[in-house]
Formats: sequence, structure tokens, C-alpha cells
Amino acid sequence: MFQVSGFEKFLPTPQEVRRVKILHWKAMEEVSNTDTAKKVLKPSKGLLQSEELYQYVLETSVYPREPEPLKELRDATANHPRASMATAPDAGQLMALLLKLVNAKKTIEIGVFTGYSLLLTALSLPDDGKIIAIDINRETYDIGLPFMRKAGVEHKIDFIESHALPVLDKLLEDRENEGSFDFAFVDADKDNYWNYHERLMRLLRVGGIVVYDNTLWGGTVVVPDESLVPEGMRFSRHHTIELNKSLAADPRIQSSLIPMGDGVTVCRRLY
Ligand SMILES: C[S@@+](CC[C@H](N)C(=O)[O-])C[C@H]1O[C@@H](n2cnc3c(N)ncnc32)[C@H](O)[C@@H]1O
Ligand SMILES: O=c1cc(-c2ccc(O)cc2)oc2c(O)c(O)ccc12
Repeated sequence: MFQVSGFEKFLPTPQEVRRVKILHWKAMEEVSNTDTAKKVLKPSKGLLQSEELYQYVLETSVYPREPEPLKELRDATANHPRASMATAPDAGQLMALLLKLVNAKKTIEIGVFTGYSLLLTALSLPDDGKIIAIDINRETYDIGLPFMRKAGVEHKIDFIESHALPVLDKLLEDRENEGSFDFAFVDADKDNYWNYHERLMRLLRVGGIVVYDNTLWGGTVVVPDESLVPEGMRFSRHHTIELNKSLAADPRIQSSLIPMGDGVTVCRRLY
């Protein structure tokens, strides 16, 4: 039913993502058998102790509160060959909380796929809220669109089929856009995260929030021997390591790298 096409052919498969976690764990066992290594490096879902613990989190605190339209979209995405790209529901729940905490009204999303994070954002904004949602692939957005319509939030979404960088640069040509966004979510090409960050620091208002997904990139950021990392993950691994260093050193933000999902870094613009 779904076809893998275009740039997706060059991405790591879900099996590769899973394999790297196991390889990572084995490599670290060989490198160090210390208690710290055992505590820090977990092979299972979401960096938690076990798959069972992750299921516990989902079943106890996430799924019971997940809005019905999001559940329907998650089900509709489940059989897609790239289903593992969708934002994890627990990370989505955190995003929804942050959106409410900053009273977000105007937001940017980079990396839509079928729209799980986009729909949760649209559901969290007031009726006159606006989201600029950017993705190079309109086909996957079209899978989610009926769910946005059914939820009555389509009017809040301005979907732009494009590479994100030129769209952000275009927004910055209009001085009125500077400091006008409350929230941004970045979940796309990892090699451009720092480029997005530089632009988002100008587009977000002081006190606004940007959330970066995949900042632990399947745990590969600490795999000591790159040959153990599947080839399809090496490029993004390198950029993620550099991003994490740069964010930690950026005085413009307050930040927290949360070991949830694949690593979620939350940054608040300070000035
Ligand atoms: C991990 S998925 C996004 C998942 C989404 N947030 C969700 O909740 O389902 C990454 C998306 O980024 C898109 N993408 C990749 N490179 C991009 C670029 N340069 N600009 C915009 N979108 C890009 C891909 O087409 C893909 O849909
Ligand atoms: O498996 C992936 C791949 C990506 C990805 C890699 C490179 C790009 O240029 C864009 C996207 O992103 C993912 C992601 O964000 C996720 O949460 C899970 C898996 C993947």
C-alpha cells in the first residue's frame, strides 16, 4: 500500500535503528563493565530499563490521555514502511504540555511526515492559532490531512512543500516575523539542525521554545567505534554530536536534553 521513495531510500531502516541499539549495548559492555556504563546505556525503547517499562509509561500515562484524533492518525500510520519516523506519543504528550505552558499561538514545524506532531500542535493551539508546517514530501502529509480535517483544525495549518531552510530565510526577509513565533518543533534532516537553530533564534520571541527531536540518534552519539554504527546513521550521528555541543555552549538559550524517545532537547530563548 505504501511505497518507499525518494530520499527515504537513503535513511536507516527501522531494523537498522533497532540493530544499532543492540550493537551499541554490546560495544559498551566490551568497552566498560562499570556500573555507570550499565546505568547510562540502555538497549531498549526510549532509553528506559526495558520494553515493559516503556509500555508501562505509554499504557499508564500516555494512551489514556491521548486525544482520539491522534490515536486514529497513529493507527493509520502504523503500517507505513517509515512508521518509526512518527513522533513517539510520550514525546508528543510533552510537546502538548510545553505548547500550553507558553500559550503558543504561532508555531513552526520542520518535518511533518504523516502529521502526528502537527496534529497534536494544532489541537493544542487556540482556534485562531497558526502553524507553518514544512516538509519536502506532500504525499505523507496527505495521509494525515483527513484526520486534521475531521478534528476541525485544518484551518490552523499552512503546509509548505519545500526544503525548510529557504522557507525560514524567506520568513526572515519580513522584519515583522522576527520574534513573532512562540514555539518550533524540528524533526527533519539532522545535518541542518544548527542552520535551523540560527534562524529560529531570530524567529522565536524571547521566552519562546524550540524542541529538537532525535538528539541521541538511537544512542549512536556515544558509540565509540563508528564502524559499529550502520552506515545510514553515521552522517546524522556526526551532526547530532556537533549540535549537542553547540546547543550546550549557546548563551542565547536555556536548555535540557531529555532522555525520552530518541532524545528530545528543549530550548528556551533567553534574549
Ligand atoms: C522524522 S519525520 C517527521 C515526523 C513527524 N514530526 C511526525 O510526528 O510524524 C522527518 C520528515 O522530515 C522531512 N524532511 C527531510 N528533510 C527535510 C528538509 N530539508 N526540509 C523539510 N522537511 C524535510 C521528511 O520528508 C520527513 O517527512
Ligand atoms: O529513520 C529516521 C530517519 C530520519 C531522518 C534522517 C535524515 C533526514 O534527512 C531526515 C530524517 O529521522 C528519523 C526520526 O526523526 C525519527 O524520530 C525516527 C527515525 C528517523
